[in-house]
Amino acid sequence: MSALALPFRSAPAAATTTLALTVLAGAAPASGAWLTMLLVNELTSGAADTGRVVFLAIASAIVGGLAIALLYLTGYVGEVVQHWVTVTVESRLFQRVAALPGLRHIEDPAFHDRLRLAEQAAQEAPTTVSQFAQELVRSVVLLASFAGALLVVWPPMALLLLASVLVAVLARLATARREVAAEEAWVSTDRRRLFYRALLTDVRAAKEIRLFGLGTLLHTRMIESLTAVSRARLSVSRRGSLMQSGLALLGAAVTGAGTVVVATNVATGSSSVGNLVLFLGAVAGVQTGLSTVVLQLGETARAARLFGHYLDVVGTGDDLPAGTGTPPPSATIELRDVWFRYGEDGPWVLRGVNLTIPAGAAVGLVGVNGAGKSTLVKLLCRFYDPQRGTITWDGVDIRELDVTALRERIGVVFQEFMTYDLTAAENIGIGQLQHLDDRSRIVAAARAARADDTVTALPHGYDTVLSRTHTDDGERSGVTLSGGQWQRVALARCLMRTDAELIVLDEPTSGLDAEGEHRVHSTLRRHTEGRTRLLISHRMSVLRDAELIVTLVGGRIAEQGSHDELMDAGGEYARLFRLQAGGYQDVRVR
Ligand SMILES: Nc1ncnc2c1ncn2[C@@H]1O[C@H](COP(=O)(O)OP(=O)(O)OP(=O)(O)O)[C@@H](O)[C@H]1O
Repeated sequence: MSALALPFRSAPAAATTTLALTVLAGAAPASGAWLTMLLVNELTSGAADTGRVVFLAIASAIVGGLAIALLYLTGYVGEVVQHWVTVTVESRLFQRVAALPGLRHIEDPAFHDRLRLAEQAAQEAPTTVSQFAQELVRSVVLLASFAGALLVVWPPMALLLLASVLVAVLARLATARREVAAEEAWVSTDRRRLFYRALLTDVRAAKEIRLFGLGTLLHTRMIESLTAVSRARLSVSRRGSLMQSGLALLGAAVTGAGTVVVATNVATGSSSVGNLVLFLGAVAGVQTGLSTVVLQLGETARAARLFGHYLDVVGTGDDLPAGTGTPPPSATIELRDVWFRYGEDGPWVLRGVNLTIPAGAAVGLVGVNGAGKSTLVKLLCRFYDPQRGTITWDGVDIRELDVTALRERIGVVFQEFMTYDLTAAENIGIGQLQHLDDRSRIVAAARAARADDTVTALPHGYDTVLSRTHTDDGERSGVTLSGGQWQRVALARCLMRTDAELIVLDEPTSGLDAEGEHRVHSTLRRHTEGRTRLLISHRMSVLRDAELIVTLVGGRIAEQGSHDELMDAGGEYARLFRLQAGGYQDVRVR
C-alpha cells in the first residue's frame, strides 16, 4: 500500500495528472468501438444517411488518434512521476544507511543482503507499482465501458472472461511468490558476483590481480555466480511462462466459443452485424487489457514483496542507543572493566580493560598483532558499545553523550585510513566539513602533517584530483600518491580538527621514511600539545616520550608506566623494545 501511495507522495501533481489521463485513455478504445458499431449498423441498415456515415467515420478516426496521443502523453507524465519516485526512494534508503551511528549493521552480511534486495525493490517497485496503478485504472474504465456491450450482445461471455481472468491472476501471483523466494535465496550469491566484478575493475586490487594471476579465477567465480543466479531466475520464469501459455489457450477457447454463438445469431438474423463487430472489439479489448493487467499484477506482487525489504531497511533501528549529552570540555578518558567481543558467540577481544588517559597527556599503546589496540580505538569513537564495563569522558559515560557531538571532539588517523578519489584539498578538508572551503586552514593542517610540500608539487597543487580513475570538473586527469604521502594527507585530515580534545593516532607514520617520521612526530608534538593523545605504534621509539605507555596483551592491560619504569620492570614492553632495538645494533652505530 505504501508503494502505491509513493507516486502521490513524491509527485502529487504529476501523479494526479497521470491518473486523469489514464481514465481518458481507458475510455477511448470503447468509444471507438461504439462508433464503429454505429457506423456498421448505419451502413447495413439499408437506408444509410451519407452525412451520418461521414460524421461517424470522422469521429471514430478522431477518437482513434486521440487514444494513441493520450497513450504517449500518459507515458511521459508517468515518466515524470517515475523520476520523482526513484529520487525519493533512493534518497530515503541511503539516508538511513548513511545515518547508522554504529558499525554493527554495516558489518552484518544479512544487512547487506537486505540492502541489496531493498535497492532492487527501490529501483523496480515504484515503476512497476505506478504502471500497475495506471494499467488498473485504464482497465477498470475499459472493462466498465465494454462490459455493457458484452452483456447486451451475449451475457455469459462476461462471466466466462471473468473466470479465466481469475485463474490467470492466481497463477501469476503464485509465480510472483516463487520469483521473490528465488531472489531472496540467491541474493548472497548475487552480491558475491558484484564483489568479484568490482574487484576486477578496482585500481587498488589491479597490481595483485596481475602479479598473482588472479584475473581468470575472479572472472570464473563471477561468471559462476552470474550463471547460478540467472539459472534460478530462468527456472522460475520457465514455469511461469508454461502456465501463462496454457491460460492463453484457455482464453482463446473461450473467445472462440463466444464468437461461434454470436456469429450464429447474426447468421440466423437474431443479431446485427454491428453487434458482432462490437462483440469482437469488446472481447479483443477486454482480453488485451486484462492480460496486460494480469502480467503487471504479477510484477507488482513481486515488487511489493521486495518492497518489504526496502521498508525494512528504511525502518532499521539505530545500532547504538542514542545519547543526548554534550561532552565536557576536558577529555580525561577512563575505561573501567571494559569487556568487548564482536559477535555474541565470538571470542572476547578486550577482557576487563582498566585504563585512565589523563586530560592533556600523551599515552602510548603497545601490543602484538591482534592484541585489541584498534578495537579499543573503535570503542572510544563509540562505533560499538562494550558488553560490560564503561568508558567515561571526563566522568560522563560516553553512552549518555550525543554520538555526533562526541565524534566531533575526536581527531583520528585510523590504521586503515581512507584514500578518497577527491582533490588533495578535499582529502584534507573533509576532516572538518565546515571548513572544507577554508584553504588557509587546509594548508596549515597539511604543513602540520608535513604534507604541504608533496601537495604543492602536484600538477594543480591542492586542486589536483588524487585518483587514477576520475578526472576533475575540467576533465584534467588526476595523480596518485605514494603510501607514505597518503599517510601524511590522512594525518593532515585529522589535524583539521584543531579543536578536537582527543587525538588518536593508530600507526600514523608506519609508511614514512625514517627522516620523515622523525620530523612528523616533532611537528605533531607541537600541534597537539595540551590535548589528550592516544598513540599506537609498533615502532617503540615513537612512543618513548609518552607520559604513559600501556601494554595490551590478549585483551588485558599487562603493564603501564613511563618508558623508564617499564624498562626497569623488565616485562613485555622491555622485551619488545629490546627485540626491536637489537635489530639496530651494529658496531658502526654509536
Ligand atoms: N570488525 C571485526 N569483526 C570481527 N572481529 C574483528 C573485527 N575487527 C577486529 N577483529 C578481531 O579482533 C581482534 C583484535 O583486533 P585489533 O584490530 O583490535 O588488533 P590490533 O591490536 O589493532 O592488531 P594490529 O597490531 O595487527 O593492528 C583480532 O583477533 C581481530 O580478528
